[in-house]
Amino acid sequence: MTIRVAVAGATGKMGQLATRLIEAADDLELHAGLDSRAPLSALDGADVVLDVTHPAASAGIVEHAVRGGIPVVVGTSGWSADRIVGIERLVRDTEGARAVLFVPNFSIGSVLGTAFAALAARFFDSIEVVEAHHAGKVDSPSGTAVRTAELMGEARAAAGEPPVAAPHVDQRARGQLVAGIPVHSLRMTGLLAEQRVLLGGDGETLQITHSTLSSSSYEAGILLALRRAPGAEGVSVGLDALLELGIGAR
Ligand SMILES: NC(=O)C1=CN([C@@H]2O[C@H](COP(=O)(O)OP(=O)(O)OC[C@H]3O[C@@H](n4cnc5c(N)ncnc54)[C@H](OP(=O)(O)O)[C@@H]3O)[C@@H](O)[C@H]2O)C=CC1
Ligand SMILES: O=C(O)C1=N[C@H](C(=O)O)C[C@H](O)C1
Repeated sequence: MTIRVAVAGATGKMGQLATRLIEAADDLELHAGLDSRAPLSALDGADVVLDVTHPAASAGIVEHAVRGGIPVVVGTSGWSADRIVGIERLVRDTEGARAVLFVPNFSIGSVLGTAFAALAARFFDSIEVVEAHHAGKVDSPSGTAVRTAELMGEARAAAGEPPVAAPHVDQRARGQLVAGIPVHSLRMTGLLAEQRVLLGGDGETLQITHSTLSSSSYEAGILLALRRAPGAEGVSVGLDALLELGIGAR
């Protein structure tokens, strides 16, 4: 059976990549490609919506898809755990609502880096996240960094460990605290995306680094999410839920 995909953000970098993948796949078909001027009604009739737009637009697209009973894969960044709770409530309260898959990062290496960081978090009292992206990225911290910090915070709490010790007087030079973990964002010409998680313990440090060298790293994850979303249920966060890593599933 062919899956008809509506791509919100089709004129952007991610949207163009997804459109190429959809057009090349035998089991996927482009139902509609939306830019910033297209009406949301153009999503209607699709089997799945892919949202790769802008943090300010994403909520409206997700809510439209949920109310219209269309599964949605959300690649747009800017979705913290507390905002996702609102979508969980909407899905619960909407008859006919279908799955919402939030995917902070479609790259398998990044998903693994985040999982390794969550695994390590309870063993180190000192943790910092440094993420660096291309100069055109509008949001910070990155969605991946937010998700990584949230999972590390959750892992520490589940293990009965106290929040990370990040003493400071003036936080501005110490990064933004996410789940108590300082996150530092760099925006630079010449880069695509990189995330480094630095963990410090007694007489040792551990660094978990993921580098995105090409947007081709997103391809397998985009295809996996689009193929799984129509059969999925409820709200999930992260490709880790689909890869069955046994960590971070909601
Ligand atoms: N999950 C992941 O693995 C990845 C996620 N991302 C995230 O995906 C999102 C898109 O990234 P990228 O493709 O690089 O961005 P681009 O700026 O290249 O493209 C943005 C797209 O969104 C559309 N858009 C912008 N504003 C609105 C609006 N208000 N309403 C509807 N559509 C809008 C643009 O349309 P128009 O042409 O009309 O302006 C364009 O099609 C970002 O949030 C980014 O962080 C990026 C890479 C990987
Ligand atoms: O804007 C980007 O480029 C990216 N955004 C996502 C994020 O905010 O984490 C994923 C990836 O890092 C690229």
